[in-house]
Amino acid sequence: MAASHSSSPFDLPTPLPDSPSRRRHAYHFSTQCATVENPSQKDQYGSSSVPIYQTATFKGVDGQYDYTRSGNPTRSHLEHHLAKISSAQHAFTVSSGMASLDVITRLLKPGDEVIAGDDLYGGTNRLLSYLKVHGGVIIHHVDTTNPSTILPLLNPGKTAMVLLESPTNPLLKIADIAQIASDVKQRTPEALVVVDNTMMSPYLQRPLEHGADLVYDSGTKYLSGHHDLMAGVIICNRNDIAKQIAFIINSVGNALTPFDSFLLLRGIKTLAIRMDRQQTSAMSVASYLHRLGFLVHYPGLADHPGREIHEKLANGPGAVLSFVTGDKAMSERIVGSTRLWGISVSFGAVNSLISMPCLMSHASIDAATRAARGLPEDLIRLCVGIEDPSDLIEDLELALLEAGAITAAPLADGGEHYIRTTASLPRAIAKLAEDVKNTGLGLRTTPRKQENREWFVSAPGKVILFGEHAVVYGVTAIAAAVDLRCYGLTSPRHDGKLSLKLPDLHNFEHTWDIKTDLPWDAVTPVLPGDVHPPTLDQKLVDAITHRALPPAARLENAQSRAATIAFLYLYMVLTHEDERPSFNFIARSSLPVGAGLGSSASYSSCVATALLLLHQRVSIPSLPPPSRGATPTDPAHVHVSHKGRRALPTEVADEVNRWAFIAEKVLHGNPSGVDNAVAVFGGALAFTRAGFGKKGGMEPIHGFKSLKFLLTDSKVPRDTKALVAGVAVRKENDPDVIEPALEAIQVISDEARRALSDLELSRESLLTGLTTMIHENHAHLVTLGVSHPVLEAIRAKTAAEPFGLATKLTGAGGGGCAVTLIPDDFSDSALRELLVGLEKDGYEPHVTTIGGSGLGILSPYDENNYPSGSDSEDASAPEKQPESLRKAFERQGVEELAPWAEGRGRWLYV
Ligand SMILES: N[C@@H](CCSC[C@H](N)C(=O)O)C(=O)O
Repeated sequence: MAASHSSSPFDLPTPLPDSPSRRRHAYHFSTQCATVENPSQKDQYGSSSVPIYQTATFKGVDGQYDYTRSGNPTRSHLEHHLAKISSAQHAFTVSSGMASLDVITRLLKPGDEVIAGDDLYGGTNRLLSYLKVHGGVIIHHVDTTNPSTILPLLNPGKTAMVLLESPTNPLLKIADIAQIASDVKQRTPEALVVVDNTMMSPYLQRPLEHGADLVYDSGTKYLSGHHDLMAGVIICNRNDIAKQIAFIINSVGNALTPFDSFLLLRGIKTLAIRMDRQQTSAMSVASYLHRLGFLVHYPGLADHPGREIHEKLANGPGAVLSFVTGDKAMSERIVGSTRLWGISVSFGAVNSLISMPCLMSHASIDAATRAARGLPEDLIRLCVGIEDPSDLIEDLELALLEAGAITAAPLADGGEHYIRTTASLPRAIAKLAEDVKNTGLGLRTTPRKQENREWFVSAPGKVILFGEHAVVYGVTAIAAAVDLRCYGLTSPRHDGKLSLKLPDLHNFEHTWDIKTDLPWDAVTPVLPGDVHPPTLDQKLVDAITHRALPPAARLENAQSRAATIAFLYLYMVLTHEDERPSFNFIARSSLPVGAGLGSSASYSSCVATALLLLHQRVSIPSLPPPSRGATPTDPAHVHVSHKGRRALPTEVADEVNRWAFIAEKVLHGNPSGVDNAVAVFGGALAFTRAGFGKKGGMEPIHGFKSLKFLLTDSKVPRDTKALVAGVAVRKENDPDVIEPALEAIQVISDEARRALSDLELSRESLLTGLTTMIHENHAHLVTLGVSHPVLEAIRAKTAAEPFGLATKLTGAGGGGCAVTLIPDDFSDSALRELLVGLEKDGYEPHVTTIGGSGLGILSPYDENNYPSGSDSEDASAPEKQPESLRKAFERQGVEELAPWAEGRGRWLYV
C-alpha cells in the first residue's frame, strides 16, 4: 500500500484561531520543512523525530501496513511531508531519481510518443533510448527553450508524455513549463506533462502549480543534501495517476527503505536554509566567472536568455551552474586542480562539487549525439555547497590560474587583476586559416625576406639557493642565475633544409628536408601575437617522435631525443603561411647537463630566442645613431658600461619566456616555470607554487647582489621523481617531523629573500646570514631524506680547515650538485687548493657568480661580416668569405666558450 496524502498541502496553518485581527495563514516554506507533523499518524510515545520502522512485515490482517514494500510508517511520514512542501496531493518515494522516472515511464505503452528536451540528464537520455529500442516508444528530442518546437510534434492519440527539465542539466536552459503545459493540454489533453525538478527542489519551483501532471526529483540531491542516500520522489495531484503509480511501485518493489526514508526526512528539515546559502554562493561564483569573461550558464545572471521566464516559474536560480573554457584539456586541468571542489557527479550536497558532464554524468550519451545536441566537451559543471563562498572562489581562482585559464594583467593604478587567457580562439582561427589554405582557397601573401643573418644567443643556468623540495608543499624557493650558460647559434641555409647539432650532447647531429621530413599535417600553427595553449599538442609531439626523429636519436640518447623534439615542436608551431626558414642550429653548454642546474631551461631559452628571431616574431633594438662624429677608430656611441644588461626589451623577454616554457614542457612534462624564468630574466627570484592556500607565482628579488659560489657536481646521477616521492611518503608517515622542517625552510627562504634585497644590509652581515641559512637549510633537507653520502662528503671537505665554508645540496639532492658560498675575502690560493682537492676526489667543481644576466643576444650584428650563405650548403655561396661564427663556435672547448662568446662583440642582455 503506497502512502498518499489527500489533504491540502497548506494544511498546517498557524495554531492560532482565525480572528478578524489575526488571520490564520500557512506557515512559510522553511517552517514547513522543519515541522514534521502528520495529524493522522501520531506517534504513540510522542517522539520528536520520526522513528525508523525497520521491519519487513507487520502483524495481523487488515491493518494499515502488512509489508514494507507496500507501505511503511517511516516512509508514510516522509511522503506526507513531501506532499506538504510540494503543494501536492500525493507523494511517493522510491530507491533513486532514475527509479522515479522508471516508474513514471511504465505508464507508457508501445507506440506512444514522448517529447523530451535535447539538453537533459545523461541517465534520462539512457532510459529513453532503452524504451525506444526495447519498448517500442517513439522519442523526439527538441529544444524545449522554444515551446513552438514542441507544437508540431504534439500528435493527438499518440503523444503520451512531454518530459521537461527546467533548468536543464547541464546547460541550465529554461523551458517555459507553464506555456508548454498549456499547449499540451490544449492539443493533446491525454498527454502527461512530466517535469524533473531535481535542480530546483520544491523550495524553488513547484511545477504542479504551472500545469505539470507529474513531477519527480532525485531525492539524492537537494532534498537529502548530504550525499548519504539515494532516493527518488514522485508527486502528483491527479488521483487516477497516483493510483497507477502506487500500483507500479508496489509491483516493482522499488519503494524507499525505512532507513533511507528516515535520512531523507531528516535532510528535508534543512532544505530551505541550505538552499538559501548555496544559491547565494552560486550567484557569487557565477558572477566571478562571468566577470572573468567565461561563458557561464546560470539563470541568475542578467544575460541568461531564459532568465525572465525562469523568474516567473521559480523562486531562485538554484545552485548549479556551468561554464566553458574553449579547451577540453584546459577544463580537465581546472577540474583536476581544485582542492575544495570535489570531483564528483551529482549535485545538491552541502559540499561543493565540480565535474565535466561529457566525461561524467552525461558520458552515457555518445559523443556524436552530444556534439549534435550542442553539449560542449569542455563544459565544467559547478554544484555549489554551503562552504564559505570566499574559500570556494579562491580555490577556483587558484585552479584557473594553475590551469592557465586566467592570467594576471596590470591595472592602470599599478595593481593587478586576473583576466581570461584567450588561447583557444586564435588557435581555432589559425586552424581555419590552415584549412582554407590546404583546400586551396587561401590568398597567398608575399613571403617575407628570408632571414640571412647568423644569430648568436645565450641563456644562464640556475641554482636553487633555498627551498628545494619544500617548494612542492607551497614553501617559497629562492633561485638565481649562474654564469654558466648555454649558447645557441643559427646560420642560414638556402637548400630547404634544417639541421640541429648538439656537440656536447653525444655529438648529436641531424638534417631534415623541411618539406618532406617533417609531419606538417599534424601541426596547428600559433600565429604571431597569439599565445600557445597551456597544454602541448600531443598529436604533434607524437608525430614528431614517430615520423621526424632519426633512428639514432630515437634509440640512443633520451636527452638528445627530447632536445630534438622540443626544437622541432617549436619550429613547427611557430611556422605559418609557408614561411619555413631553412637554417642550421647548434647549441653548446658550459653547464653540466642533468646536474640540476637548469641546463634544459637554458637550452629551451636559446631555442626559443633563435626561432623567434628567425621567424621574425621578435626583433632586437637597433643600434642608436652616433652621438658625435664617428672616426674609423671610434664608433662614437654613448656607452655607459652596464655590460649590456637591461638592453633587451621586456616584451622580447616575455615572449621568449613563454616559448621557453613550452619547450620545457616538451622536455619535462610539467615544469614549474622557475628555471626558464631565471634563464630568461637572470638575477634571482622567489617562487611559490600555487595551492596550499597560496596564490603562487614568481617575484624578482630586486637589488640582488651578485655572490660567488662554488658549484660542485658530485657526478652521482639522481632520480628526481623518486626523491620527491620519498619526501611525500615521509611527510605522510612522519608528519610531526616533516611539517616543522617544511615550516623552518619557509622561514629561511623568507629571511634570505629579505636579506638579498636589503640594500642597506652590510655585505658582511649578508654573508654571515647566508652562511647560517645554508647550514640550516641543508640540515632540514637531511631531515627530508634527500641528501646523499657524496653530498655530505663535499660538505665535510668544504667545511674542513682551512676552508671553513658553508655548503648545501641544491636541487633534488640524492647526488647532483652541492653549492658552497665563497666569501669575498676567501683567498685565491685557498680556492685553488679546494678545487684541486675536489677534482682529486672525482667531483667537478665550477666557480660561479650568481645573480647575473639572463638571456643574451649578440649585437650589434654586422650583417656584411657574415654574409648570406657564408656557411651554407648553397652551391652559389661566394668563396673566400670571412670565417663564420659557426665554425669557430664548434671549435671552442667547453671552458673557453664563455670568454670566446663575450669576445665576439656587444651582447645585449635582459
Ligand atoms: N554513473 C552514473 C552517473 C550518475 S550522474 C548523477 C546526477 N544525476 C548528475 O547529474 O550528476 C550513471 O551513469 O548514471
